[in-house]
Amino acid sequence: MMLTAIGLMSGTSLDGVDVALIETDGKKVKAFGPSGYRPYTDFERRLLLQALTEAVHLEAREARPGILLEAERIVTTAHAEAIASFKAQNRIASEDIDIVGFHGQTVLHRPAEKMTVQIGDACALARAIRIPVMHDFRAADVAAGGQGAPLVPVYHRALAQSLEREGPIVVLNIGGVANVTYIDGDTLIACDTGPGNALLDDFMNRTTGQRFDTDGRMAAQGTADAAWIAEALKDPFFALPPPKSLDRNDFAKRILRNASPTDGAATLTAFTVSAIAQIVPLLPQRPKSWVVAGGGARNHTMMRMLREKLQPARVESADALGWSTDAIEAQAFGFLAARGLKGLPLSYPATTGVPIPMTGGIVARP
Ligand SMILES: Nc1ncnc2c1ncn2[C@@H]1O[C@H](COP(=O)(O)OP(=O)(O)OP(=O)(O)O)[C@@H](O)[C@H]1O
Ligand SMILES: CC(=O)N[C@H]1[C@@H]2OC[C@@H](O2)[C@@H](O)[C@@H]1O[C@H](C)C(=O)O
Repeated sequence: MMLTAIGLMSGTSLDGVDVALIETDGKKVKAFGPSGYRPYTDFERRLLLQALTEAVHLEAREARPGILLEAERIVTTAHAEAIASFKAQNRIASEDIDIVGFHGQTVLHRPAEKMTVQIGDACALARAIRIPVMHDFRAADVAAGGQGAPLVPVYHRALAQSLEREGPIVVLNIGGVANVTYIDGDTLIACDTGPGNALLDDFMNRTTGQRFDTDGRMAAQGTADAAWIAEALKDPFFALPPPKSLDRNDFAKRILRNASPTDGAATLTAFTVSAIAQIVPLLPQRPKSWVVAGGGARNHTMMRMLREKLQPARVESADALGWSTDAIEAQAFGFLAARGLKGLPLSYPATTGVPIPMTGGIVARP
């Protein structure tokens, strides 16, 4: 049975809430619907960043001490607003939607300690929007011993089914953290690769007050510090085979000091790209085609560096293939909600390290 699902994603970049509608049976995508975006205000973003810092001390995943309670309220309200304006703009009624896939905001991710925490009150959201809301997508996987991330690979696989590109294909998502899905026939392998835009965003914010390096213009004018990158790549994470996952702030301690904005941006952009390239020798075969999604696909310098580093493979942005660079993760959580409703696996041993294929998600009803 086909379902009409709305997916909601608030990613590690903390930039805002992505919304997307998708029609799917959880296996194939019948149609993409419209997409939308509700940015966080500067106040909300600062509060969420603070919540991430405080979440480091969390001992129970349900606990919301200190600022985490306020952060959760902000996340829930922002998502309710995102849905309300999305419905109004696209003339969609609550009754038209079978399920909403609500990822929430990750504030802590430590799968080795069986801890992954996404804040956002699904029951309050379901009541506000009058639609059933699936949430807590990562919990079952982590409880069973998996990484709990990345979860988008099953969606990447569905999209790649109709893609006419030479395999193996890798779908690369560059959000706050970067992650890859390797697809070759029936083989599906996935993992996080290292930093995406988060280190670069934090650096830009600190040195220029800008939220990110728009189109990669700053990095284009600078020179990357090869010695700093070589040192950073010694982190044992990069030699680990997939599956593996990261917390947004796992690399935050790698602070670039005394670098000009241009050289610093060039260095951190090149670090993200080099970290992505480290995955190639850990895959069964060299990928022939790369599809790049997430905000990083809008960074021209990052895309240029990726093409140089991954040649002779073909490197294209998701937009160029008719997929959506910006909405792909929100679509994925709509798709995952449909899979969760049908009891289909969200993750596999080779995507998150879970011992057996694992479904997930919990439904909150209005
Ligand atoms: N025009 C642009 N030029 C350069 N970078 C951009 C541009 N637009 C967005 N970005 C980068 O993309 C980031 C947002 O990416 P995205 O929306 O994929 O993140 P996310 O949803 O938080 O991701 P994830 O959950 O995968 O970590 C911004 O913080 C910024 O670094
Ligand atoms: C714990 C968590 O929220 N992880 C995110 C994060 O952002 C990118 C990368 O790290 C990925 O592993 C994951 O998000 C995507 C949507 C996923 O689960 O596939």
